[in-house]
Amino acid sequence: GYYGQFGGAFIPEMLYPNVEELRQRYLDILAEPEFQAEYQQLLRDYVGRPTPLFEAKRLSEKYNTRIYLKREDLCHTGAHKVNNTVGQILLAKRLGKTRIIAETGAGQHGVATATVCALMGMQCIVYMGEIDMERQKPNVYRMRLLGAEVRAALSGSRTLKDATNEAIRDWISNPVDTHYIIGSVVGPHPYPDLVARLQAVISEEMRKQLLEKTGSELPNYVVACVGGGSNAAGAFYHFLEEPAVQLVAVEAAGHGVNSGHSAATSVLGKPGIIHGSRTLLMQDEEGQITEPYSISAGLDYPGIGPLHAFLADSGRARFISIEDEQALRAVAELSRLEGIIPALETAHALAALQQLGAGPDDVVVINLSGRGDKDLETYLKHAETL
Ligand SMILES: CC/C=C(/N=C/c1c(COP(=O)(O)O)cnc(C)c1O)C(=O)O
Repeated sequence: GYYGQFGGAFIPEMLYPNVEELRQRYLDILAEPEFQAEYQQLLRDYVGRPTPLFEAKRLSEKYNTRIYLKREDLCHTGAHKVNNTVGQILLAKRLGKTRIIAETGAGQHGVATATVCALMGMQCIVYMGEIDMERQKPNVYRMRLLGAEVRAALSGSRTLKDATNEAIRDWISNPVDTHYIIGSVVGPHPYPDLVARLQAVISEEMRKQLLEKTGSELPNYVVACVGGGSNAAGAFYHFLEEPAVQLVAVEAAGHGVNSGHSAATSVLGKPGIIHGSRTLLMQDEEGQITEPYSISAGLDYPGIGPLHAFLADSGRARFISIEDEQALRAVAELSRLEGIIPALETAHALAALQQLGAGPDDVVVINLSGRGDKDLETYLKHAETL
């Protein structure tokens, strides 16, 4: 479970039985024909896959290159998170679990978890930082409407990191009947690999769609925002071994990487352990996690998945960081040029177009990870920028 020096499972002894059971069984279960049949059927008929690869003509004109948007915002629940939760709920059923817990920041993973729990008739408890419950309120209402219990994480900075801590604490206390559906490519092995595999359908579809539309399966650039890194892992997965494809990971610079209010982990992070994984994380000289900041809850995380730590360390991916204001301007730009209102997290990937350097013959695919409904209050507050 390693990506170079990163990854592994550095977990407290009390968590070992749960994680070890998962490690021993996940690959076999994912390979079962019955699992794949049910998983593919739900992706098709419930999630609504394949998602479109949409040629954004006016955006392409503005940046004088060829831009395609992979429409994960059109998945059921409004973001890519459901690709992962559908797979993990089927896995949990096969492990005989009856109770599901999850962490959430933007609330999209929480909604995607509550959604599949309703579908499968399983108990659902979602941990969410008190700060995030305020700035992603629509998703709190959605989770409760879907029958989930939303528990406020009041510790630490009361955002995604703290919700993750509370979920881990719950799992340690409820090891036998509970499966923890982690929402990104973070946490102890096998989670980063499991979630990447469940999101890989994104780049599997991209290759086929690109062949139809451009005559080649390979784009010049694939661009995705990175919080923990799951939508990027899915968008990059089937291009990792294709050196001609430039992988561009976009992080949240918040108020600027040197402002003291940032979540650009690949720039500010150092190797360490967070949530059971050895990766890059923002920490002080004693190794205590320093508080991140981003206007977007889903990118407001002091760590990064070990896959992305490896991609940064090895130079396989190019890392760009985008400030709050740049992301907000990108929301307005996509809305007015293509009639699509993106999520704040997704807007960071769109803002990278300004500095990508793509030429008129290049093909750029941007992973449109989610829609902006959950962020409308924030967009209203920043109406002057928009
Ligand atoms: C699992 C915690 C992250 C959440 N969301 C992260 C997120 C992200 C960043 O998460 P990753 O893809 O895992 O890097 C990108 N786009 C949208 C629309 C998101 O909602 C959440 O709780 O919904």
